[in-house]
Amino acid sequence: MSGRNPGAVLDLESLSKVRVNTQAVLKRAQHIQGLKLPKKQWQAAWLLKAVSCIDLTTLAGDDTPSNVHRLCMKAIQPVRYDLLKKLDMHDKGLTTAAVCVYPSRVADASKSLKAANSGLPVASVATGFPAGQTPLETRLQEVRTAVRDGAAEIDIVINRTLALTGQWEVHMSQWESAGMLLKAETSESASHPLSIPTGSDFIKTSTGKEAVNATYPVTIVMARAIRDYYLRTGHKVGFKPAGGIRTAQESLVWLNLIKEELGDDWLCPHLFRLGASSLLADIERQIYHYVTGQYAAYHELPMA
Ligand SMILES: O=C[C@H](O)COP(=O)(O)O
Repeated sequence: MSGRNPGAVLDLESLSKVRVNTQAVLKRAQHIQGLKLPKKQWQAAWLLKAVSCIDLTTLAGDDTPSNVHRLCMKAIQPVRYDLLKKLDMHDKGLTTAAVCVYPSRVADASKSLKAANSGLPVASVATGFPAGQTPLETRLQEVRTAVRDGAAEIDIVINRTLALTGQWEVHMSQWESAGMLLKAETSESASHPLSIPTGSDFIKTSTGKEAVNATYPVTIVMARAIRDYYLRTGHKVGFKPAGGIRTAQESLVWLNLIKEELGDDWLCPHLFRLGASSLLADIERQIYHYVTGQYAAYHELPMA
């Protein structure tokens, strides 16, 4: 890991010259989706890798301390112990990368994790999630509250009004890192390489609350922005696709894409996260199938 992203001087002139060859990007995305995926024990290993990169998420209006508690317990023990034992992975400390909740639920998550003696980070969406249309002071207060309550990571919604009207200097000046891991997200599937020089540690495809969220072509553009930044500055910025990622098969394609575009270094929770609420259920189901040769009944895999 190359450490936190310190940010860089915003060179709008160079950035305005960046062009995207849409057809080439679409072709590349199609190629990656067509690549062979690992099978058998290699697939099981990749799926456990995917588990370790999940930001296990609940972002619902009816979230309560009790469902947040279940989420935390699931994040600490994401795959049934006996299944992991069969894979000789029971003593490797497998957890998801983080739990992700609304700011008002951060205290609940921190309390549950602390009570379970877990150091798993709590990530919180903030800054007027998902629209990002609240005044700056309110947005900053949300970040401070989440940090006070125990959040170690903040998923920030960028100010799309400033982005769409090209007010990048104002946009930059609004970032306040609060000394923690920051993930910049858009409210739609769109690449925002301009969030990288602001000091964001991750860029995120989307909030997960839009009709279209994480897509492979958009990811290729974002991954190349991350790569360019790394080549220019030596700093590795992470990537987080979020929204609508539900199947084990999809998680394998995501890992393949990141491996192809950014290399093995990015295949770790420090640099890659899958923002998902229900993906883990399908992954555990596939692992159950690999271990037992049968598909699990609903009650056999306790879910968050
Ligand atoms: O960032 C996380 C997303 O909001 C989760 O989306 P999902 O419920 O479609 O998995």
